Amino acid sequence: MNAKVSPDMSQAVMTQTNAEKTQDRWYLQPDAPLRARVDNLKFWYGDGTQAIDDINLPLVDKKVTSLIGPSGCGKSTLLRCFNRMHDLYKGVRYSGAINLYPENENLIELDPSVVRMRIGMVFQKPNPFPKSIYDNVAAGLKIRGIRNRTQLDEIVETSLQQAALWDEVKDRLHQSAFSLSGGQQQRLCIARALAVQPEVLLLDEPTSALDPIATAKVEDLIDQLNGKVTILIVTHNMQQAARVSHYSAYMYLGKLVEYNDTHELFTRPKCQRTEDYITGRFG
Ligand SMILES: Nc1ncnc2c1ncn2[C@@H]1O[C@H](COP(=O)(O)OP(=O)(O)OP(=O)(O)O)[C@@H](O)[C@H]1O
Repeated sequence: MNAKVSPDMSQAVMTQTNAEKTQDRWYLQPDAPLRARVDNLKFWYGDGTQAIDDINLPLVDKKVTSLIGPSGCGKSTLLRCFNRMHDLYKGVRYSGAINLYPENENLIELDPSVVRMRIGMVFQKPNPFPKSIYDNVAAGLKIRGIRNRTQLDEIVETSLQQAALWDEVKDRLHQSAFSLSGGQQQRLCIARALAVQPEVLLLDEPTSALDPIATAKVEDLIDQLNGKVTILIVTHNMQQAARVSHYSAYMYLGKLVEYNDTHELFTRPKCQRTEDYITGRFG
């Protein structure tokens, strides 16, 4: 496995002083600025199913954190707590906090529609709007009241460049987004999310519907966002987690078992259950 180690990852190397072992769980306390921190989060669906059980998780500012674990362990549920997606359904309950820094605001206590303006999300399947490429990227900006054409043009171009799509679409910005390939549509959805400068960008298995070439392009793009955007990604693909993320969290049955920098987690897991999962003995 070819884990990428960024230069400043050395800050996060685990020591007895910045790591905490609780029963059979192990958390790194990163020695780096945080953008968000999940504190003792619990979550119940409307039918009473508890899908998240007392999770603590830091999100280091402008770094990529991946959530891994077997099917049904709660990865997508945790991700969707960040943008209060669950609140679209009746009867859901949260306890604990997802604190956003530097404002130190608890996302669980804010108006969900405000949270969704601040936290961006990209889904498994590309879901462009039935609009032009340009209008897809500009949509969120217009909702936020930006009407100045020059400003819109600049942000659309920058966002498409950040999403590594500009060169492929600059001559056809006013064509339908559906004229793009699946992989291009997914990068367009990432550009759309980036245009409004999300405080955290959530990626829910963003390459699961893509072929290997399109997947590689999206992974390159995530890599290029390193140092620019705070990203939380759910992936079933451990090689992908190792390639794109700086920090990884292994979940099992709604709990967070181990959080560490990705290289450490994949090469020297601290918990037996993590080791069993990453070596394929389980899951
Ligand atoms: N709408 C829902 N209502 C009730 N329970 C749900 C709902 N959605 C998910 N669950 C349950 O919550 C738990 C966590 O599901 P979740 O989809 O978050 O897991 P996951 O790790 O993302 O799984 P996968 O890798 O298969 O996508 C599971 O037990 C699942 O059955």
